[in-house]
Amino acid sequence: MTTLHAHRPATPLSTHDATRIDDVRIKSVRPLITPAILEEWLPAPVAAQRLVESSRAAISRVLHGQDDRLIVVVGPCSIHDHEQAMAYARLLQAQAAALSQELLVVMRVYFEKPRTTVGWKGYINDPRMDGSFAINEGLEMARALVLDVLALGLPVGTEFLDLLSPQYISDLVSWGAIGARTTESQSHRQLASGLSCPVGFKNGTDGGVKVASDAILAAQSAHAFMGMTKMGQAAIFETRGNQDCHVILRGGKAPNYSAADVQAACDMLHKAGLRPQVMIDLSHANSSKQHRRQIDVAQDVAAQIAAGDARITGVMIESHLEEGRQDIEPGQPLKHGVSVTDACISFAQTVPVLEQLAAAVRTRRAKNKA
Ligand SMILES: O=C[C@H](O)[C@H](O)COP(=O)(O)O
Ligand SMILES: C=C(OP(=O)(O)O)C(=O)O
Repeated sequence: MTTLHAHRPATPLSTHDATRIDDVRIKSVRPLITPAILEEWLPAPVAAQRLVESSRAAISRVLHGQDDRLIVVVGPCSIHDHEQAMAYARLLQAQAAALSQELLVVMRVYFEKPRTTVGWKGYINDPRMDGSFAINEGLEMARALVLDVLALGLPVGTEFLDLLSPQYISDLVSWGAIGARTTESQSHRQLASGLSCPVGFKNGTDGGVKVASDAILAAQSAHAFMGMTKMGQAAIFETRGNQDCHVILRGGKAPNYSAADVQAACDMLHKAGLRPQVMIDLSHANSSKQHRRQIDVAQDVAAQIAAGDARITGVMIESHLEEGRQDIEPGQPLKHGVSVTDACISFAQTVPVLEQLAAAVRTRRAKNKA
């Protein structure tokens, strides 16, 4: 009998492959904490668990036409500072409570940034914003922030970009997005099929909605794929499929928030046998990346809602404490409350947008009841 031992080389293999054919372009391999360790350090209190469960269920009810509120995913383009994110969350919580009859507010708490080419990839990947890639620190800071936001009573939404990072925070997330650059990725569709929360798929960066409609079809099916358990072991995950997925219109070569665009997207979804419904991203290519244009887009979308369009089930807004954006310059201090990725509207500019959307929901409700 040939034993495994018989194949063992006389000199055990080190992490550096003497054959020089493996890891040729790997500079270093550093240890990563396991999701289980992080959850032991930062467990979800019962109140947080209840909030996550109830807000996921509420979002699902909106998507299935059992709640006529509007889902509003609103917050910074990216998180880069705990205290500033909490200052924003406290302001948002007050608005969310005041408008809760009309709006189901979810704070946009984005830790992972997909880049067109290169750039800062977010709070998890490089929390110190200096190229030190302190990912263990980033994971801990991300989980700690979500727990603090949940403690205010505000549910959290995030983009799932890395395929392992969900194991560290997804138990605390009420709504997830798959971005325009990854909606067509099989791995991300499989991930969405196993996520516990509702998931929005952005249309492609060129504006194509078909990739997002295909993504919903893929994500609602069961899949088997390779992943990592909470204990950090390789495993085969078999999913049940996610019935709470939807499209997010974010524009492409041209904006796609108009009534005609909503009609076209809903026709496509209907033909594919999917619920004809959309979330509209007021930002990105819908605002031509000019943050103040989000206010005009909101006005147009509010008019569509007020006209009775129940297929608009959600909107996304990029908003921070202060308006605009800033570059990360090594050694230079950052301005307080200003986005370090895409430009955002300020919180003061966001409040009337939320009020306008809430008024539109009231009008839609009255119209559709009559
Ligand atoms: O939302 C943020 C950005 O639009 C996205 O991450 C792409 O950014 P980039 O084109 O600046 O790389
Ligand atoms: C990256 C984002 O959007 P998109 O995928 O639409 O570019 C985002 O919402 O942060």
